[in-house]
Amino acid sequence: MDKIKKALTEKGKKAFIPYIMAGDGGLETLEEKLLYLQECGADAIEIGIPFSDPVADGPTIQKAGIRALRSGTTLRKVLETIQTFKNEISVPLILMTYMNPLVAYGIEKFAEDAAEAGISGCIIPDLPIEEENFVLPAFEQQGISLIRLVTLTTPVERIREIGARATGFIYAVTVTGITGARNNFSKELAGFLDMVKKSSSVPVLAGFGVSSEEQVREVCQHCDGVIVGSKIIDLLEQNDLAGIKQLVSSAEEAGLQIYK
Ligand SMILES: O=P(O)(O)OC[C@@H](O)[C@@H](O)c1c[nH]c2ccccc12
Repeated sequence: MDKIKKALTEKGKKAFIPYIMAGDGGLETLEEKLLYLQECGADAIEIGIPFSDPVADGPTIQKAGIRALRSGTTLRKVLETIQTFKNEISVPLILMTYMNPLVAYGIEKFAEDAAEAGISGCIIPDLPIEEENFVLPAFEQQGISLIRLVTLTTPVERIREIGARATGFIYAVTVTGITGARNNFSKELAGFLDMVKKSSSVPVLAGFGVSSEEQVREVCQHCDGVIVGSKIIDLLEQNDLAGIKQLVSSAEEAGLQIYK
């Protein structure tokens, strides 16, 4: 079983993956943030690579990305930084990056350096399944899982195909739009999540817009866990460490996994 799938299912509870933007506040703060999220009970951590044209991102993550770029963050520096403390991190680390920084880095070199830094998976929102072969051979060679996304508008046939290929977990996007905290979800969400769950044997985690403990519990009724980004970034900015701990642990009260 791959490391990500194992980490997300072995506790039997709903999973929680926080997202942070690498280099927001300076790369020297990355280690303490990751260690804190790990200590709070995060089951894996998603690390964003800042990029100038983040087409899937809303204002909170866009601004975090601009701050990170201004402080001189690059993909290379992120990997070098993680390399220095990788032995202290036991939860899987998943990079979220657009395609452009990967191409600029060189896919094979990236896969080697990422594996060397202890990275377990990658989310690439602008890589459609038709183009996956661009990265898959290098990722497979280095044991890096490609995390695939499905959305409310993905046709059923395509969801099934993605479900059949999936490694790590399936990222079910809960909104037709961009990242960012939201107050409520569409009434189609529950049916969509139930259908995605039926299409795959890896865990299904829902993300985009989840920003309160109540929403964590609501969304977890129909999937195996959640991914929370913008709200975590807000709480970090306010230095509300207790708030982060409470949000991360809300997955524990969200029930047992319906994962088969
Ligand atoms: O910020 P939100 O609404 O909680 O959404 C999760 C999210 O931040 C993270 O998974 C993410 C940030 N940027 C992305 C781009 C594509 C897919 C996912 C992401």
